Amino acid sequence: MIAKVAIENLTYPADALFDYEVPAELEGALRPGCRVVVPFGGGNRRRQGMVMALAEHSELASLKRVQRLVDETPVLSEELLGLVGFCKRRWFCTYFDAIKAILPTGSRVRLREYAVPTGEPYSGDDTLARELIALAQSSGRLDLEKLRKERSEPIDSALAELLQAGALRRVSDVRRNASDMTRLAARLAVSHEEADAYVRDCRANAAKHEKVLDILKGCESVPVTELCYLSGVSKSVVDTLARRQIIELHTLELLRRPYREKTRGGDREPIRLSAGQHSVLEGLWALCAGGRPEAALLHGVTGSGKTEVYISLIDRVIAAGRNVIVLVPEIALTPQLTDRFYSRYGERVAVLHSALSVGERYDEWKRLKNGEASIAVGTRSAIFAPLDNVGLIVVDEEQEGSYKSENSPRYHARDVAKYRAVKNGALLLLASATPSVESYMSAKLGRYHLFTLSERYGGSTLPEVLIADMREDLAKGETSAIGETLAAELRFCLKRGEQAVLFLNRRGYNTFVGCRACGEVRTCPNCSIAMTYHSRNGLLMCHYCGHSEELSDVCPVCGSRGMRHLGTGTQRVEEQLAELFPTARVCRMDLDTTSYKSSHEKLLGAFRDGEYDILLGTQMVTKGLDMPNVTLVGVLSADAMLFVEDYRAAERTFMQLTQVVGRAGRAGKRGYAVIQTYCPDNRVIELARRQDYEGFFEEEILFRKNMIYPPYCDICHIMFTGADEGGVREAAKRFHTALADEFRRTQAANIILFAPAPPPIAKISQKYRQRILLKCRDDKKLRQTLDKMLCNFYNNRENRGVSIYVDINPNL
Ligand SMILES: Nc1ncnc2c1ncn2[C@@H]1O[C@H](COP(=O)(O)OP(=O)(O)OP(=O)(O)O)[C@@H](O)[C@H]1O
Ligand SMILES: [Zn+2]
Ligand SMILES: [Zn+2]
Repeated sequence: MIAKVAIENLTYPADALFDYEVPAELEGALRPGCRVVVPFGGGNRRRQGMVMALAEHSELASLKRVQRLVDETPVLSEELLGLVGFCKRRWFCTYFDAIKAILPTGSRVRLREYAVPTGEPYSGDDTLARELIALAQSSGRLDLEKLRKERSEPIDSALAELLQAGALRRVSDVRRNASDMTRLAARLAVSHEEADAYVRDCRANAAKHEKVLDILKGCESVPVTELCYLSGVSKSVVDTLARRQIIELHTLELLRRPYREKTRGGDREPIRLSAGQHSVLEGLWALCAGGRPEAALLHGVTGSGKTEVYISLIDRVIAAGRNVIVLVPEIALTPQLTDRFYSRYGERVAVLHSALSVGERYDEWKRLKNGEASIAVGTRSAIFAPLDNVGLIVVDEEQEGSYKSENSPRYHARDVAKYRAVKNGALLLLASATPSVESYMSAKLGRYHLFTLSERYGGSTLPEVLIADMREDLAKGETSAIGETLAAELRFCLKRGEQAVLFLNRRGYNTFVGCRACGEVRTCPNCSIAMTYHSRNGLLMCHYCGHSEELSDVCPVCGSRGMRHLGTGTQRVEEQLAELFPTARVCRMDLDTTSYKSSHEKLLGAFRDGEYDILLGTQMVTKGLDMPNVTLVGVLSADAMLFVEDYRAAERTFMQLTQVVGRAGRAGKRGYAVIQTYCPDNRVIELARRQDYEGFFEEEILFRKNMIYPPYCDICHIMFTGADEGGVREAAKRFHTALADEFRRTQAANIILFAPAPPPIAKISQKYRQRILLKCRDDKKLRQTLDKMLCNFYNNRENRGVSIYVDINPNL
């Protein structure tokens, strides 16, 4: 039997499947999806591998053998193994990059390699070998990884000599990142009658033995510590019973459960779907029940009850015995949703997101894998949930940028969801009030089934939106972040005893520091971006690399004492609010205040419970919030996102405004919104005021078509980074020339190739960056070309010190 094995820590061009012979004693136990330890490379160093497939024969004449099996049962199903290959082909990563994305950190293993003395003497004359054997004999073993790191000279040939001579033997040790938590437990090994007979015949300590057996008669299995406690016997009695095979001891796996707040689900009114919701549900169920792969887009205005519809759909899928994956864009949104899920499905829900501890995440993953849980709810990576027989995959707020991974594999969760829907015969359901232009286009072309909810649930109406022209305030000499119109609406809202949400766009609102005399802006010495001021600690900090420095008012360029912080941060708005409304209770939510694990859950809970009047926050307050008492939404500046160098600037602005405005007036009370802007005549802002998605789409799709942007093409970034600015520039140039030649040679059509240029952030953490932009079709032919070019790049010694990666349809 031959195992086809993917091996960890290989570079992209070296990454392939390698054939290994399966030793007879592992046959049967070793299956695809199991990890193994194999010898690899010249020195036969031990590496971790993943068995991707088994085969009868190999093309190669002599094969190395699998050295050890790590997993008794496969950690990856056949479907997920297929997904590993899919990721590699689609996003130019190695097998192990994909495997690491799919497996939770806690289940990963680390391999340590040792060599131990066998007792055989070494009689050779290699000095290093002599030294090593002496070291091994005195310390019992050699830690090879440590040695390779500490020693300046290479140890491998001396090591090989010692292994050859039989003086040393290799051993490897596999360690798990998170340990399984287990307890020793006992259960009866015989029938109740046999147990009674045993007690009758027992010569010593019969009463004690009887107590233990009585408890076990009543239960399936009891942890030993509890058994001793309940029966008042010592552990030796339990051991005796086990030795006599009256009971048996086994390990009981304990699963850590993530922190759960008390469910607020109880006081919800029972769901009775409206006629519109009901017909959408029936339509979706018809797609789902067929068991064939399908894709649907549910476009429903904010507050139309999309969530309620897909929860009803989940009921049916679960009743039919199939499993479900639900993706949400941000951790901040999961508590609200998981509350709803827990109160409905209890233990059958498992939650997967990055704010869980490694152990918690691993255990939730295991509950999915062993079938205890059948609904996975989580952020992007939850799309890799280890579920079989998936009947439904929901991607909520499908337009969100957070579904795109910024690290290898640079996947989009929507594409992985499509793959899994096809393999499982599942329905992929994309839900949003503001679908991405790409998805809406697909729905219009009939590639997705389109379902629409055009009214809010329960007769609520969409909020009335006012545009506040900030130029008027400016003309009057007002420069406050909260203009007159918004201030007036806030006053009314507070008087009504209702709540308000204020949204501050992070971008453009950073409190960066600049010189009033010469215009110099303080930038990070490692990264080419402006640093931001944090009044908490009085430091200037860089969000990319974490560099911080003291704030000084002396300008390093012109020497004047003109350095000041400019722009408005949440902290400054908070100060203004305190001046305007001294008695209002303001809750601030941004990256500063919500970096702790569950603090945003607590803040949102407190806001919902009425402990605050105003919620002030950045991006994280825009989506999904469903708070009945919120009747006013204020957008402090709508303009910040309009003028970003990104073809999606208009889409982002429209969506963000529509979403945030949609937080107001969701439970019967009239809702209002104020959008502050310096360009009130801008089309996008006007469309957002009318909350006119169709109108927006019609205009945007024309722009995309004329300018050739997605969905009329795919955007491909080829990024080059390295510490040597000139080296990076030269490497990018060489790649560009070679790529242009290759396109010419293969007569590739419909490709627009741009010359290399520094991206907007030209330097991050002391690494210079260059970027080649490509407008193309992300199809098989293009992927083959790029794959070949990447391998050539790595194999060219001139490119040493420069890293390269490809990112398809990146966020920016
Ligand atoms: N059939 C129903 N019965 C009872 N309550 C409902 C029903 N449909 C919706 N609701 C309530 O209406 C509110 C809005 O619904 P939901 O959160 O599902 O909307 P949504 O379309 O997901 O909104 P958004 O896109 O703005 O996040 C919620 O409080 C929800 O509980
Ligand atoms: Zn200056
Ligand atoms: Zn930096």
